Amino acid sequence: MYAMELNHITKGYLDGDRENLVLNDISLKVNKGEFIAILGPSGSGKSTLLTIAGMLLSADKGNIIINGSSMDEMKQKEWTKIRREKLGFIFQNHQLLPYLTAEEQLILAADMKPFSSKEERNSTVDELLAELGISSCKKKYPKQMSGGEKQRVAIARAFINRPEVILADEPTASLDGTRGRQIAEMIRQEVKHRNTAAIMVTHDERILDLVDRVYRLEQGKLLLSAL
Ligand SMILES: Nc1ncnc2c1ncn2[C@@H]1O[C@H](COP(=O)(O)OP(=O)(O)OP(=O)(O)O)[C@@H](O)[C@H]1O
Repeated sequence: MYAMELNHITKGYLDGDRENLVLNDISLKVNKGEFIAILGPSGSGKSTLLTIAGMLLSADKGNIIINGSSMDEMKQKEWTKIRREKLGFIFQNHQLLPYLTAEEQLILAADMKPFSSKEERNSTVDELLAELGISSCKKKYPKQMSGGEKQRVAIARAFINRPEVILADEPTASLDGTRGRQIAEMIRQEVKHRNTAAIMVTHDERILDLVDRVYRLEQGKLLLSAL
């Protein structure tokens, strides 16, 4: 069973009186523990595809299956619950809450899909902070952390709710080459360690050796690219 299947996703936007078909019958299957990248020129529809996969926008046609459950049957009302329980998001700019410490950011996300006990939750918070090399940031607020540290907290936060799929929108874009690479390495490490699928939109060609498959989105079509 795939962690996520996108089947025949089609999406257009009205541009004056004509339709701009951004995604034209796109299908993609991602296994558990697989890290894939989607590249493409500006305006090719990468964000649109990720937003649809993240159940933040509906497609005109097509279906999403997450770990065997078809999203076709879900009412839009249930989407928030699915997002909280099955998906994890990493954005270009960490998007941490300024008034919460690293630990509190993780606890807030964890409580959206509760653990069986507080002890288990707290030990998972500590484990993720340690795996990502930011245990020293546990009691720090975002303004006390470096850009790379904030992005690591954002990765920990995305994984804490034990999602089926991680969706990452240009997670390395605001970092220099070395830090950007570290961030991609850490996403890969967690994807493999936790057997989670991840789809990353990126412009950063320097990190493509860290992913399992690369796709290019061009003129509405998703093409598998040689690594
Ligand atoms: N809400 C909207 N209404 C109308 N057109 C839109 C809307 N959102 C996106 N578009 C158009 O759809 C196309 C794809 O946009 P999208 O943001 O998905 O591209 P992208 O590949 O992520 O671009 P970038 O790399 O620059 O972020 C663009 O032509 C854009 O202008």
